[in-house]
Amino acid sequence: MATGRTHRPATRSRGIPEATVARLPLYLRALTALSERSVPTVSSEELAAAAGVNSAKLRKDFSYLGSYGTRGVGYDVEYLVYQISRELGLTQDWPVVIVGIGNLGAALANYGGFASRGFRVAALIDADPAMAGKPVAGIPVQHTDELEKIITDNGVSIGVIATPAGAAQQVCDRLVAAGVTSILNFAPTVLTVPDGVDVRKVDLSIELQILAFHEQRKAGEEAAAHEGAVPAPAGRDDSTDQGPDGDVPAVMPA
Ligand SMILES: NC(=O)c1ccc[n+]([C@@H]2O[C@H](COP(=O)([O-])OP(=O)(O)OC[C@H]3O[C@@H](n4cnc5c(N)ncnc54)[C@H](O)[C@@H]3O)[C@@H](O)[C@H]2O)c1
Repeated sequence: MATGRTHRPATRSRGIPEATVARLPLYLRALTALSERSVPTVSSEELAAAAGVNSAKLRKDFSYLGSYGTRGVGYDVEYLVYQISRELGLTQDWPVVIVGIGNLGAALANYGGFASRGFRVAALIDADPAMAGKPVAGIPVQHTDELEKIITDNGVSIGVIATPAGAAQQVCDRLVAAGVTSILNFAPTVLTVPDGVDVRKVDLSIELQILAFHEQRKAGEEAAAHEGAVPAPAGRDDSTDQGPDGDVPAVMPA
């Protein structure tokens, strides 16, 4: 499991627990799909199923937003999209920089889903001089020498690190010194940051390891079932069920 610090208390100042904040994007994704199909209202059960979350937990989460739905009608889809987007800070544009434009950085730069969710890729930065000026996803790569200027000029507060692990801390330090206060780290290393800086870590190999654990367990249970013991249980979605603290998506605290 990833380790490290998020530098945020378990409950934010406005009283929304971190576990609820971590589920808001799941609700938003499900609600956006409903909105695109022009569905006007949704019940807590339907929405919970679409988001992969328990419906009692969903109702509790929405109570933090002051959204209780209407008995017999459910929740207003458009209004909830607005409420959750506002809560997540998505009603404003967030310029992000991606540092390390190799296989992963280029794939991230090419991913259209950021822009449609309000995250504009303001710049692509790499240490390789041979890459400077080359366009990736239509954006010319800039050299790391320019990093501080790029952050300042674009008012960037969110940085994405997709460099090799050995370079990540140094890149992180430069981003933070230049004014970045949120970092999404793809490099397989634990970053140290000062208070007030949020780090989230994405590690797909950890997700695969968790799946491997369940595969192994299922195989063991099947073998036991063949011997007439316990029946194998149905599959589960661990990305949205992480114990008493609630559902957490594949992005983890650093
Ligand atoms: N989190 C995940 O699920 C996941 C998945 C794949 C890869 N990764 C990690 O992402 C990172 C990138 O993987 P990749 O396959 O794209 O590697 P890559 O070698 O293709 O690309 C790395 C890029 O970083 C650049 N770079 C190196 N040092 C730098 C520095 N100090 N500043 C700026 N740029 C620098 C290199 O020039 C290169 O272009 C690795 O750490 C890898 O382990 C994570």
